[in-house]
Amino acid sequence: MALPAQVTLVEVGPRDGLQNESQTIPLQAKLQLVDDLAAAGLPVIEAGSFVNPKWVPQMADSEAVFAGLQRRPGVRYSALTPNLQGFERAQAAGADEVAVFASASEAFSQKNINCSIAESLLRFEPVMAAARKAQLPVRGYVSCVLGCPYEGDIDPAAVARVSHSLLDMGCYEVSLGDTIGTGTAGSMDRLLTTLLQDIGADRLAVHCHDTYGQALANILVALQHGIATVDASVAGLGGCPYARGASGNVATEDVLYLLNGLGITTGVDLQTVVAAGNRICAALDRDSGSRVARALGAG
Ligand SMILES: CC(C)(COP(=O)([O-])OP(=O)([O-])OC[C@H]1O[C@@H](n2cnc3c(N)ncnc32)[C@H](O)[C@@H]1OP(=O)([O-])[O-])[C@@H](O)C(=O)NCCC(=O)NCCSC(=O)C[C@@](C)(O)CC(=O)[O-]
Repeated sequence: MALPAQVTLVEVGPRDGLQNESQTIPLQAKLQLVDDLAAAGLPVIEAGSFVNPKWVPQMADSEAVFAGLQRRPGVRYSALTPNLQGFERAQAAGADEVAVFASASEAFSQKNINCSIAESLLRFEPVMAAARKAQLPVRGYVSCVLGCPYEGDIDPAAVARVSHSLLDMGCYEVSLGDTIGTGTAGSMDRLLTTLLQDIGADRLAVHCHDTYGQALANILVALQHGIATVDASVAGLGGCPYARGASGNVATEDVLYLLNGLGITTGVDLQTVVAAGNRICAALDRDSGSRVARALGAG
């Protein structure tokens, strides 16, 4: 299949990236990061998460993040909402879009959101109803699509079941999370071959963590299957609080370098994303997880 001419990059660094930091991140650094990313042309930025702050303390100031945003036209600022309480917080904070998150693995569902997969889907029903009423788009995530830290291999049929449930209840898109980055080009190909039998490529996104260095290969396979929405985290920030050892999402800079090389349009400026990544890494006193940013910095 021909590669998509255009790809939407969904920037998850301020949420997926920062939720796992051990140090407290000043509000100002978060606001600067979101603004830097918006200035780079990223069209969707997951700016926070309205979960239980006892479970994920780094996201406890998400209200303040949304209140302090310098909104740029054309950018959608989104947030994670695990339940109606989270949705109400997100709506009050002014999120443009929300995301519910389920798992293809029972064990991960219990660890991450303290309920079974079936219970999580029931919890999302009132979120979907409230979002419909408020006319807010809802994205769905499915975690552990290519492997689970507790259950190991995951059957593509299990991913298909949860993806269908999320789409049927009204999510406009499902983002397929390789939460622990164990996927390979082969397993991504098998998963997408199953899913695309009865889900359109335009309703799927990929969300690849880079623990095993396979994320770019897996994304290329997804592009070859016609998927045109890719999640990424600037400087490769992140991990997962419920998946020990998982490294961050693939770095936005690295995905952009891949897409630029393929002649795929994103509307995002690489140098500006690199600068955004370098600034947040300096604020966190850590090295960038982006190989492209490191290579450009060494030049
Ligand atoms: C899902 C819950 C909330 C259930 O948490 P629970 O403890 O089972 O919920 P509960 O309904 O029994 O409530 C217990 C307490 O939590 C409070 N509470 C309940 N909901 C909220 C809320 N929305 N906001 C604020 N507070 C909340 C509620 O008010 C109560 O407070 P208390 O009475 O004890 O003081 C909890 O398990 C939780 O917050 N988990 C965190 C999950 C999380 O953020 N995980 C990381 C993000 S997912 C991810 O990274 C994967 C992804 C998306 O990137 C894709 C991939 O890579 O795979």
